[in-house]
Amino acid sequence: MKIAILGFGTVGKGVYKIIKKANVQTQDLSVSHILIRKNKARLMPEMTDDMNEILNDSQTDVIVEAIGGIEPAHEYILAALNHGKHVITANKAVIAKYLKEFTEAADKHNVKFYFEASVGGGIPWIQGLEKALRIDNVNSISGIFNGTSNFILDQMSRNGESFIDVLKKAQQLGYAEADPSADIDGIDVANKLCISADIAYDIDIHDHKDLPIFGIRNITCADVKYFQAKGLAVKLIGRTHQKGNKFDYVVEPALFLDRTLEANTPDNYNLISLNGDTIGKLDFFGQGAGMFPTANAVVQDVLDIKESKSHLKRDFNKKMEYCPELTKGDYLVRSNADVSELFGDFQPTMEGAYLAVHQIPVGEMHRLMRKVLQKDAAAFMVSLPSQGAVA
Ligand SMILES: NC(=O)C1=CN([C@@H]2O[C@H](COP(=O)(O)OP(=O)(O)OC[C@H]3O[C@@H](n4cnc5c(N)ncnc54)[C@H](OP(=O)(O)O)[C@@H]3O)[C@@H](O)[C@H]2O)C=CC1
Ligand SMILES: N[C@@H](CC=O)C(=O)O
Repeated sequence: MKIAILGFGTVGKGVYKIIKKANVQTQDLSVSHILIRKNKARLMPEMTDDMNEILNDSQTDVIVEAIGGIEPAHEYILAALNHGKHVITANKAVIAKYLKEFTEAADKHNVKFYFEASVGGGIPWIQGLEKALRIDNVNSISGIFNGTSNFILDQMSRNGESFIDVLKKAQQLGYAEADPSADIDGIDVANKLCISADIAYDIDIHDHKDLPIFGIRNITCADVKYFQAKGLAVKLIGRTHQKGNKFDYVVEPALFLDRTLEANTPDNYNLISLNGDTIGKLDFFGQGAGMFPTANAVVQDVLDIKESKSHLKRDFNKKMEYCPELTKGDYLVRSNADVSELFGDFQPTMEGAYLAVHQIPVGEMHRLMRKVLQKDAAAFMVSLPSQGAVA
């Protein structure tokens, strides 16, 4: 089976190295082309800067898109599917936006569009979710979906290192996105949660710009230390629940008791959980970012295609209502501005340097927090444990 790799960065190189290493399962795989940018030197015989050369090569069966971002990734994926090539990508930004379009194009041309590496890096999460859905209605998904932010929070709490220093390390280790603001502002988690919810509920959320998303940009070492002293660890999480025909969806920093799996998820690891009717709670744990874990998931998809293993069929046509008030929670807010009046309806009390807000609908909390940020751009919020009970 011949594979073309688009983009030769962290993931593209990882895929190339795993294929070159060749074990019993992968020995029939070879790399036919590597697409590089026009201005780059062709350092290897497989390298080309001509996408048409790849599209028109009848020997190339599979295209692995590893350039990232929206365009030209979207254009290249569609062109590949339309040329009858199977496509595999780890690019959650482009999948979150165009999953339905890619799935329809793949169906039309009788080829596969697989994307295991896009959520949870090396964790077989998409496969696990799809397997659960063969029997169950999955009514909630939650967890730690971003390796970079988990690495930052873990190093800050374990070594007291500064946010900026740890972010630089995450970039050097190949965990962070080309623009790391996607990691720290929650956009990367939102993309992964969107893909997961699309599959779980068979819907098409392709625009999350108005959804409640709050990242970890404003967290300080003092915040982390204060939470630690109370036996709590802070994590950036994504959550979605389904109730009847409604679903909610949130990305935010959350506190977990020291003994929980979430609190003990280290380094670049992710922990993603689902709740199904008969299976109950299922947890998926592993490295969520990095060259080899991610490339491993990509090559697993290649092998699924080689072995004609089908994945769950979804058409993403179900209509469900997004309901920001579906869940309520308790939060801590840190701000230099006096913002207690904003939260007057939710029994605000002071806890140390933080304003505690009680039983507030999640959508309302994020709406009010946007107002807090207008008064104090460095303000921070975090949800308290046992958040997310469906109202
Ligand atoms: N790194 C990780 O741990 C994970 C990454 N992913 C996803 O995988 C994708 C790739 O990520 P990653 O490998 O880390 O990113 P990198 O930035 O390391 O690699 C991307 C590569 O693609 C090249 N590139 C960009 N645009 C073009 C283009 N138009 N034509 C040819 N080459 C191009 C870049 O070149 P240049 O350097 O010149 O810009 C770079 O070499 C992203 O979508 C990311 O979200 C998913 C899971 C984990
Ligand atoms: N930047 C992402 C890479 C994997 O998806 C992360 O840190 O999780």
